[in-house]
Amino acid sequence: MATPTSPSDAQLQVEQRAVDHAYEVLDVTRRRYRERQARAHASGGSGSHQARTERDAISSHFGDEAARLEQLEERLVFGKLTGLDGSIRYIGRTGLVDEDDQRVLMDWRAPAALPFYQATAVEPLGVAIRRHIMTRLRQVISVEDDLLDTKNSEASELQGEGALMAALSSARSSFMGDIVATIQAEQDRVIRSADQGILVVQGGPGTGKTAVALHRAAYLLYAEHKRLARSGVLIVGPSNTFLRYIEKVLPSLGETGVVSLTPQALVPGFKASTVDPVPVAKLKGDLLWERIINRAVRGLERTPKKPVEIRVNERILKLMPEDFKAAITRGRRASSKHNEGWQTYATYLLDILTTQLSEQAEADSAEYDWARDDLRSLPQVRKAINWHWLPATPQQLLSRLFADPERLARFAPELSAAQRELLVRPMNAPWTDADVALIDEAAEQLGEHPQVTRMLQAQEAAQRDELLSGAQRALETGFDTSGLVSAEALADLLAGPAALSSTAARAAADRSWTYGHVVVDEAQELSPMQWRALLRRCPSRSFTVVGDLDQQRIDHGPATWEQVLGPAAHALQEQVVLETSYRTPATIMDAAQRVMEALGRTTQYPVKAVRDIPDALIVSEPVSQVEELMAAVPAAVARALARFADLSQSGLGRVVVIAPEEMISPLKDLLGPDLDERVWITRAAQTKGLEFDSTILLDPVTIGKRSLGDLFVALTRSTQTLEVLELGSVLPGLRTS
Ligand SMILES: Nc1ncnc2c1ncn2[C@@H]1O[C@H](COP(=O)(O)OP(=O)(O)OP(=O)(O)O)[C@@H](O)[C@H]1O
Repeated sequence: MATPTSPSDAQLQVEQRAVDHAYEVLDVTRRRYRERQARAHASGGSGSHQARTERDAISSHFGDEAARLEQLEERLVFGKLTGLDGSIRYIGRTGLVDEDDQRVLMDWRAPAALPFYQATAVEPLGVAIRRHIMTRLRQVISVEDDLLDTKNSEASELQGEGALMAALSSARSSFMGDIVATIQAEQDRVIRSADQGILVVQGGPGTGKTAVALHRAAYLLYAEHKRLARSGVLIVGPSNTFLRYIEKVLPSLGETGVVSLTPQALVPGFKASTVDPVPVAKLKGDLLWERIINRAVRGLERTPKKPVEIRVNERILKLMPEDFKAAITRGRRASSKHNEGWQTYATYLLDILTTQLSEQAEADSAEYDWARDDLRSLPQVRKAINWHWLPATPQQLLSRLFADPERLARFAPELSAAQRELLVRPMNAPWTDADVALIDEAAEQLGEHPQVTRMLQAQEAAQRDELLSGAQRALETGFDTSGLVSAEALADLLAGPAALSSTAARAAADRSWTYGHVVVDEAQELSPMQWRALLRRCPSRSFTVVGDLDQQRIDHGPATWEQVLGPAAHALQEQVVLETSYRTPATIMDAAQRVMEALGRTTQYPVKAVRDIPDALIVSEPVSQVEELMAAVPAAVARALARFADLSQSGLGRVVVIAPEEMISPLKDLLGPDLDERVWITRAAQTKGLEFDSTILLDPVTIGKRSLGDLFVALTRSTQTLEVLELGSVLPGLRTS
């Protein structure tokens, strides 16, 4: 493809001047935005409300732009294209123009920067020389050229090979870095691909899926700024550790309007505190729950078998079963969401009671409204009406369902008795990760109404105090069928999400927010019910879904992406496979794939590592006792840390000790509280999506017996070395002979 050359010192000086100029313009532009922000802010505190709102909007726009540019410091300029016509373009993290309106830097996402990533000697796209410029702080330290106007069969397949290799072999910190300077052509095509429907990016470990997904989010925020600035982008990742690991990538690319969540945090304000056993979690992920929850919700709307009598002073008022039936029909017609239909239902019955009372009292029409108000305030009236259209929160609905085998049998007839038994739990049992998608479904089907919300909050407070009579009272409160939202409810609404400032903050606090684009990482782990919850958050179906079927936690899980996507499969537009591993040295990558094959799960999507470190894999004879295994760990940790001895000041270099669950605590005790902060001791599943310079893997046979996917993850986390410490038996396929 391209021919790398070694430019001279004179060329370094040329680039230093260009880089200096770009930083000067950056400094001036930042300053200018801050000055404009201050001026806008100071421009009169009076005027109409609208004028003040406009002034605030302008001031915050300048502030946001300044903040964006202030994040861009490292490697501002990283590329240069010399055209076949002699033209010159510098490529960097942002676009910059100087005071004379001359373009100084081209944003890497602009169409004109595309050849930097995609030009080849066969298809030079008008480019004669592509130059990678390496900088430290504001200093140019080296440059590397690909000559594209020559045909050379010896040339490298990689672009900016030197810069790429330097990036891949550098010691890791606890944060993922951006790859904007060394994106490869196959990755760039994914990053810039059209934003239509669901794009699935499948790739083995370390093929850059996370990096590509994040750069695609940054690209879309640039290319579709207008749309996405309003609606925002959601990133869904497997764990909070993972979200922390990736949190600096988008800001380093100048983008901040993004919400990142685990699937367990999708419902604002709802927190799961434990996990279900795998069979229960699997069961709760089934799409059947849409119907089960629907039956449970409709079960809250009950037509009585007999007339309901209500004593009001000396009089008896009567609601007939057919009155309830008609009220329920009207409520359902008013809204498909239970809590939202309540008001129509309640108003209908209240009207019937008011008519009866007026007739019995022979009241005239002027007194009708008084009678209605009186009735509305009576606890016995409220109770009779609410009891047959019971408002509920998602939590109440589900905890009652799981605590009552008879209810479960009624609403979930498609589940076997054994399956239902798995689900039954006490009323106050802690919520689990797998409950989150069910809560979301229930919230969707129940809907919200301000009056109902107030009533339910009172009820919950009473239940918290364990006041049974209080709960009864709560059922009788908050009954306002006037159709007006009270001043109190309005204040609550305004103090809520609407009062939050940025798009991202508003989106994160609002369960019904719809995003312009959703990125899902480690997507192979999501259940159909979780997909359903995600689809609701992006009606335009604009998704980037990245994952690896071979890394699935559950053995015998879905075999295709259509199966993984479940209810989202209809929106699948394109599948791309990435085949080059940028993380793991070939010696380790090949061993990991051999192990999977030997254990009967040949990887569906084999990968080739882009580089190798010959002594990357360290394997000794297995030991027979756990004590012996543990005793070997401190030396292995010391060996791994020794590789970064000269980096100890910088905090760089990461070591992970991965072990079966039951060994984690003893290992932490053994290695002590003063363990180097660059060493992490954890389970395989926790390392999903992460990477380390060195991995020390204990008892892989046990890990593999519990989950082959987890074992594959554990084997492929390292950028430098993997030391395997076996207990009892050898891991099949690990050794070459
Ligand atoms: N073009 C590139 N230039 C520099 N580094 C790259 C490039 N592509 C990928 N990398 C690096 O390779 C490593 C692996 O990337 P990433 O974590 O995105 O892979 P992944 O496919 O998501 O892996 P896994 O499935 O194991 O989680 C990261 O350190 C990433 O920065």
